[in-house]
Amino acid sequence: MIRIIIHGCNGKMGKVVAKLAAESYDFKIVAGVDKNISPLDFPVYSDLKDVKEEADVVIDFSYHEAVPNLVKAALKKKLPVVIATTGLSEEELKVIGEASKEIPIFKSANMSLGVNILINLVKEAAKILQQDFDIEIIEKHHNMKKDAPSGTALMIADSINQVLNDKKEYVYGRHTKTEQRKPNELGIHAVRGGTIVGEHQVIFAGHDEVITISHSAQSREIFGYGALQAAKFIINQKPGLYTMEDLVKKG
Ligand SMILES: NC(=O)c1ccc[n+]([C@@H]2O[C@H](COP(=O)([O-])OP(=O)(O)OC[C@H]3O[C@@H](n4cnc5c(N)ncnc54)[C@H](O)[C@@H]3O)[C@@H](O)[C@H]2O)c1
Ligand SMILES: O=C(O)C1=N[C@H](C(=O)O)CCC1
Repeated sequence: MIRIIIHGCNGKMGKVVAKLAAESYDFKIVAGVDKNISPLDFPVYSDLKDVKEEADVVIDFSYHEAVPNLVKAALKKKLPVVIATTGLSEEELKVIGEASKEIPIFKSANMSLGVNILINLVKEAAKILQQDFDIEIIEKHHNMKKDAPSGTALMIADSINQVLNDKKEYVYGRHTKTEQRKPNELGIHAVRGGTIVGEHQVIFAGHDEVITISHSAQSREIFGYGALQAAKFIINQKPGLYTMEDLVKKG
């Protein structure tokens, strides 16, 4: 049985992870951490460094500013971490990168299998269509989401740039633009409303034809399930920074 600490346990995703773990014999939530310390079925602390329970791994769905403190506490406890939180700054990413030299860290802006498959399809399409098609990404999420654009939209954009030798320049929305679109632009657009769980569309627009590759999350369970699989994977790894690609490759 894998013993888990949920960081961000009182949030929407923290509660989903706790529910999925309670339904499985493979996982046990031994403690939670949240700035809102409302009681749950396990002890809740306001800081990982104060957690007394023994654990194998931390799963984080919290807020980007909380991540450096979490990672530093995990480093002291020598605990592997699964980071699902998005909106991380360059500085926060640096803290994660440094810590991953000493503990295994799994980080993905999207824990669903489907988005990982979408990224592979988008990379292939971008390679083939790069000369004649403009690429734009539209993402849609619920009205409670704090960061924009989504971590997933940025991850998709980075994967496109990876196969196109960094030739794409990101344009966030177009309200400040008063000139024609340049071929090297990659537009990224965010929509927020209602209870939309998560939609990502990658549009390849050519002359008189459009190809759209899209993913629609129908529940938060897909992210929670993916995070639990990532936890199972990361506890057996050496120090390093791992992604969904590593998990999928392992099968
Ligand atoms: N990678 C993925 O697949 C995936 C999926 C869904 C959400 N997310 C990301 O996960 C994060 C959380 O999403 P959510 O919908 O659960 O948000 P939420 O706002 O419902 O929950 C966040 C929780 O973190 C807690 N928190 C905030 N600051 C904290 C701190 N300093 N220390 C401890 N706890 C703190 C809040 O009190 C809250 O309970 C967001 O960044 C979101 O984008 C990622
Ligand atoms: O609900 C959220 O917030 C989500 N955030 C992730 C992102 O920013 O890409 C993944 C989907 C859900």
